[in-house]
Amino acid sequence: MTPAGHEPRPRVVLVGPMGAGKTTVAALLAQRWGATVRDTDSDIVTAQGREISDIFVDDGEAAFRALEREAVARALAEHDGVLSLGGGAVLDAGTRELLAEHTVVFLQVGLGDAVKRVGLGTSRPLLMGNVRARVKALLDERTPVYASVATHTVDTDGRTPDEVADAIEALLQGVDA
Ligand SMILES: Nc1ncnc2c1ncn2[C@@H]1O[C@H](COP(=O)(O)OP(=O)(O)OP(=O)(O)O)[C@@H](O)[C@H]1O
Ligand SMILES: O=C(O)C1=C[C@@H](O)[C@@H](O)[C@H](O)C1
Ligand SMILES: [Mg+2]
Repeated sequence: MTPAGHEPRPRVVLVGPMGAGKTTVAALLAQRWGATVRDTDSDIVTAQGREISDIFVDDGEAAFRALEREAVARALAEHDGVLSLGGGAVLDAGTRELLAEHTVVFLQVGLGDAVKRVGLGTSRPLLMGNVRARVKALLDERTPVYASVATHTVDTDGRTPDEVADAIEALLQGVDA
């Protein structure tokens, strides 16, 4: 519940690369806390009535990023539960500014675990081609960006989603989120 007189704000926002487990861990935390969960990728898919891979193919990445910018701003303004962002949401400078007011946990994942988790599916358009090389390039480019918006960082390598959720709870103890 949002306290009377306060704007809604997510208790925690999860950022990090594809395969870090943002969507999975957000759902677990929300369940533990009796809170609602929201995911900006899902918001976009629902609003558009098509998959992210189709938006990339039909309209291009720039169009997806514009939808994502709006989806993140709306979720940050409306949602008072747990919020997970798409892996590339932090590339937008305006989004990074909005995140500065929030509790943001960066879920870190190394190359090996990320590749294992994302597999070879076609639902992540930026990983088409050589998955391992694409994941490595994205991790190299974006790790500093995730770190720059994070108030907390959790390493997910070799941890189950439940263990990651435990680590987040331990980190946030005492944080008025
Ligand atoms: N800690 C973990 N250990 C093992 N597998 C995991 C872990 N976290 C998530 N997974 C699995 O990895 C896959 C990707 O997880 P998830 O979709 O939550 O990642 P994400 O960070 O939301 O990625 P995206 O940026 O593409 O939305 C899923 O199949 C999920 O079950
Ligand atoms: O890291 C990225 O750029 C992406 C991550 C996914 O969550 C989706 O938002 C989309 O596949 C792009
Ligand atoms: Mg996700």
